Amino acid sequence: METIYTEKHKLRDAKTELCGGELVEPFERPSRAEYVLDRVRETDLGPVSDPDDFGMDPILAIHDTEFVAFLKTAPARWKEAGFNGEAIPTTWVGRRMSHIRPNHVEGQLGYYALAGETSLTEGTWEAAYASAQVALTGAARIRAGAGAVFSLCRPPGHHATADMYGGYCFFNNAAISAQHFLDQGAKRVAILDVDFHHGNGTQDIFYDRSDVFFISLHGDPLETFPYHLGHAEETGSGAGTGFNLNFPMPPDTPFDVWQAALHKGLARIAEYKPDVLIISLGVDTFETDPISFFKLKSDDFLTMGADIASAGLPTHFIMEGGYDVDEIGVNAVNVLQGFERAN
Ligand SMILES: NCCCCCC(=O)NO
Ligand SMILES: [Zn+2]
Repeated sequence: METIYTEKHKLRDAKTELCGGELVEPFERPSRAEYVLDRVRETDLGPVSDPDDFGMDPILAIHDTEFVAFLKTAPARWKEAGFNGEAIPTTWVGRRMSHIRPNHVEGQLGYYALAGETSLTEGTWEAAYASAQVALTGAARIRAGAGAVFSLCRPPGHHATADMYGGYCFFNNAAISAQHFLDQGAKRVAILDVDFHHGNGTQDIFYDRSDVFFISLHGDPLETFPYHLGHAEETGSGAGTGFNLNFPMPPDTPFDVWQAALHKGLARIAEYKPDVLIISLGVDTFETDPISFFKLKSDDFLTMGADIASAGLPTHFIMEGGYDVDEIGVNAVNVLQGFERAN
């Protein structure tokens, strides 16, 4: 399987994350992608290629122009405003408050952020742009006939909506890939999100549409991030009713319970008959992930890959989360190897 990767992910190198009332070293750090790349090479998974550049249009097909411009200018504006630390929001649009966008960068941070752990820094926008190009290049490989491809995206994307960032996400790589497939002639795209956290951004982007079927297996939002979306009763709206499927699961969920949900999701995907399957591949379902609470073991990721292969679809793997950095490489590549061996 070919991997698409760029060194430009290193431009996202925040020094602080707000966690537990402290500024800590970010869990979403450059070494994550390097460990996965090392494992890709160790296992001879396949060639590693630089991304092509598809420009801004595919990003703007998903994200609002003003939001994209905000992400680009916010770090410099934050410094100009006299703040010393990294740009982190401190205010939000609370209940029954105005949705008029403030002028001041501090107000705009809360207007566009869905969470406060993710700082904005110089280089973030460029890294997010490059990550989207990694996803688009993977989509192009599938369109050109590849049965599967791995877009080693960093920063991740599945929490980003058309106009909000957070959860370490800025541009929604999976949504950008899905829209690109549709713009290039696909009729139906399924996105299966196996990251521990609910892909609230991906859900929100396609919620009222039937040409993208979004399925997510994740920690119950009653108990974990993103908290405010991802419940089982969220099944889509309007034309999208029935094309959104959430499987929230409790703390300490073991693989056999998780896998039963996966099989239900794959059965619905089979009924939907998509032209392509996109996998939002987070491996923070791992038993020792520092910010999650499922109990998957490394070998379970081999089985996960084999189960995904059973769908028999062109498959675009897009890297999302996973923070047990020592094991992220084995776990992510186990999914890809399990997929390959089953094909
Ligand atoms: N307390 C912030 C948790 C952010 C989760 C990011 C992630 O892994 N999403 O998939
Ligand atoms: Zn996650």
